Amino acid sequence: MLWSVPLVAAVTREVKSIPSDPKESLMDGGFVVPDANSFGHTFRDYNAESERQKTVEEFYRMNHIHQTCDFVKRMREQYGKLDRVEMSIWECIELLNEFVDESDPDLDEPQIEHLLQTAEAIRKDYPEEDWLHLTGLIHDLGKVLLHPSFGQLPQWAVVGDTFPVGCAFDECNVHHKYFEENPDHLDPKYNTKLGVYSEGCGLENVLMSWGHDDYMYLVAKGNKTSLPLAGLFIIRYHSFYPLHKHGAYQYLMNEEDKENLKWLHVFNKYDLYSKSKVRIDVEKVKPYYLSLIEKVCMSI
Ligand SMILES: O[C@H]1[C@H](O)[C@@H](O)[C@H](O)[C@@H](O)[C@H]1O
Ligand SMILES: [Fe+2]
Ligand SMILES: [Fe+2]
Repeated sequence: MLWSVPLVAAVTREVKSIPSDPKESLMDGGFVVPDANSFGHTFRDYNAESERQKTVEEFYRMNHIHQTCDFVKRMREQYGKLDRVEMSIWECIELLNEFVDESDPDLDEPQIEHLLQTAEAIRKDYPEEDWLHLTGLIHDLGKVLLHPSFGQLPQWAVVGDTFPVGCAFDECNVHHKYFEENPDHLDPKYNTKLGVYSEGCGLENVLMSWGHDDYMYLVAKGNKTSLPLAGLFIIRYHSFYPLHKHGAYQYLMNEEDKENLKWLHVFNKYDLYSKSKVRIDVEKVKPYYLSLIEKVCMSI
């Protein structure tokens, strides 16, 4: 194996607010969704010719070939042990400074910018929902898997959109054609609409392609986080664009998933559209986030 068994130990204690339904309208109209990303293209345009296009496409080629049911099971088992490194949340955030996400057509800034841009945009519109600010701050922290301390996994095993394995790959997945080379694609156990699952089984029972979402979820859960369930759901499925953007795979959801999806839709707006070249003054906002981490988290 290329990587060693990592671990992170995390997280949280009391979180005050238990979310109900997201509010429908925001006081000042809220966050304005920009028309174009930093490169002048619409967001998530995977075919637009840009300096990032080739890197991103090659990323998805590797991702789609290698993310199989067996691979995911192996990763969940290894990384679920949480038995290697112990680090504070802020240390992890700083660790991400050196990485640029190869799957992302909209951002080539270091990840720390993205985490703070997301959290700050949420905080402005939802000042009371501190659990959601924290969720914004940590949602991509699982990308520490790229770092040697956490096993230095290749990008295709850490970032990018996620999708269920163990059933047919839906066509709305980005660069879908590369699944043709995925061994599961030819396996009759796995290549039907339901595959190994049953209608309405709940996402909890579905194996998702391995990456930073599921890893961070395992970390938070393994550390008995007190983040509300909606926060955990956001962390775990924020890259599942086929579902939350395109409505694919809905037949795998149960009632609880449908409730949680409402908050994921809110979150996604900030996660995606806050990506910009406008830098956050890290030192200025750091005290707020440190106090939040102190209040709701211990260490990752
Ligand atoms: O390129 C992006 C990036 O890796 C994000 O962190 C992930 O959540 C998205 O789903 C993906 O498309
Ligand atoms: Fe992400
Ligand atoms: Fe993100």
